[in-house]
Order: sequence, then structure tokens, then C-alpha cells
Amino acid sequence: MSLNINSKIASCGGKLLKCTHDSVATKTAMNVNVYVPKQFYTAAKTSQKIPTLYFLSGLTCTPDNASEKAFWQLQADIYGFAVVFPDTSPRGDNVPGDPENSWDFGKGAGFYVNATTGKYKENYNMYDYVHSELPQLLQKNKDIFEDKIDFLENVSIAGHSMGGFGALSGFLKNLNKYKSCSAFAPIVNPSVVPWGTKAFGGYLGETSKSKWDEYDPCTLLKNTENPDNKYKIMIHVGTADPFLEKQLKPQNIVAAAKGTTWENAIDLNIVDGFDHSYYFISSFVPAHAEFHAKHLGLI
Ligand SMILES: N[C@@H](CCC(=O)N[C@@H](CS)C(=O)NCC(=O)O)C(=O)O
Repeated sequence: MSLNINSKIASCGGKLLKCTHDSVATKTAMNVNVYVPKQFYTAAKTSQKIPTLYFLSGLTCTPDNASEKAFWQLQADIYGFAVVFPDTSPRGDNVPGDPENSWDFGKGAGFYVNATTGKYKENYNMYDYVHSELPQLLQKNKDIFEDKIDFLENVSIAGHSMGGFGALSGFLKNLNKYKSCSAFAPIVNPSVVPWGTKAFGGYLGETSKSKWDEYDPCTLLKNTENPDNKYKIMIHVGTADPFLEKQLKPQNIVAAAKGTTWENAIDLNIVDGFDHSYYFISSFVPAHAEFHAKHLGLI
């Protein structure tokens, strides 16, 4: 399938490509933004391709929120990685949303899982979309990216809130795929918090707890070996985040890691005074960029 570029916007030293394409996983058109860093335009073509960071956004977001407010572009230019900003759900008149029309389920809230229930399973396959279909599609579009960007192998993943959950879950389920994972104010234990139980109940079924375990980072940690303690996960969350106690519960992932091969792998930073917004995210994007750059072999 082909990628249609709707606009190409100069940003920092590179270009932000706002794209649309048809998706097999969601059976809808999907929007995605791709930041192509300055190295793409300035460096000579070598065998060393530009690596990619996938950034998964949170509830209510489109690809534009992080593109406009996280300031990844400045960091991408410093180290030389591309950034892919996927959408958070399928969209369109034929896609079912939240029956109560709220913002924490349905459109804008796909939760990066493959739905198995009733009317949602047709379109809400964001797990397959983000971790498989989208990277392959980007890699195939050699006319646009000239085979200079590696969207498949030298890649890392990060996310915010629901997207922080999506990054942790996708990373732990695909340890051979991603070089590193980081999260901003992630929902670390969706099976026990209101946003997560609503999403898992709706997309996976109220009684299908074994399916919930397949996605919950706190369970995945216990069932996934961290070979030679190779992988580290960086997390930041603010003390003034209104969702901290009820929805995020970051201490749960540290507790889950205790006694496992992940025990010393979770770098949880509770940062004083920061909230849940992009003011918080953009403040710590430089630290996360440096973390990923190291794991992608850029420094
Ligand atoms: N007040 C927010 C609640 C949801 C929220 O805070 N969403 C976070 C992710 S969980 C976000 O990134 N919102 C969009 C933004 O700040 O640009 C809304 O209704 O949009």
C-alpha cells in the first residue's frame, strides 16, 4: 500500500511529513506523521541508515499533538534519528466509538491492543498496526525515504500515558524488535486502573483476564526474560500529575519487577511539580532522546 503525503513542513533542520494511508489492520485510512531529520538531507548515503523512534501518544491525541508540542524534532536532529507519530485509533463514520461518547475509549483511545470483542474487533487492531503494519509500510516506501531510514530494525519506542502503556507493552512483547523503551507518565498496570479496565473490558472482554495479561506490562515483566540484564526502561512521571494515583500507579511496575530479571532495569524518575501535559513531556524529551540515541548506536 502506498503512503500519501498531505503536507511536508519544514521543522528544525528537517521536514515533518503528514501522511495518510489505507490500513489492513484497521480497515480505515490512517494518519501518521514522520519527522525526517536533517541528516537525511545533509549526509551522504552510507550503509548506516537513520534509525527510528516510534512515539505513541495518549488519550484524545492525533499524530499532531506530539509533533507540535513534544519538541522531538530538535533532539532528532542532534542525534540523527527519524520520529514516527502514529494516530491513537482508527477513525471515521463507520468506526464504532464509546457508547457513552467519552474521551477515554473508542476513537482517540485505541489503547494499542488487538480487539477481540463484538463490534470493536473489526477496526481496533492498533497493536498489529503500530508494531507490524506501519513499520513495514514505511520501509516499503522507498520512493519517499530513499531507503535511507531504517523503520524496522534499528528502532526504539516511547510513549505518553496510554501511549506509555502501548510502548511498554509493545516493547516487552517484542524484545527482539526494539532497542530501547521509555515512557512519560505511563499507565503501567492497566488491569487495575479505571482507564485500563474500561479499555481492556471493552476491547478484550470483561472476563478474558488471560488476554489482559498478554498486554499488561506488570504481568509481561514477570513472563519475559531480560537477557543478561541487557534492556533498561526509562520512565518519568510528575508529582503534580492529576492521574498519578488513580490511573498511572508507576510504583506498580517497580514492584512487579522485584525478584525478576527486570529488577534493576526500571529507571523510574518521579519529578517534582510536573503535571501530565506536554509542558512535562517536552521537559524530559531531551533525556529520553539521549537514552534512545545510546541504544540506537548514535552516541
Ligand atoms: N483534558 C484532557 C484529558 C485527556 C488527556 O490529558 N490526554 C493527554 C493524554 S492522556 C493528552 O496528551 N492530551 C492532549 C494534549 O495535551 O495535547 C482532554 O480532555 O483532552
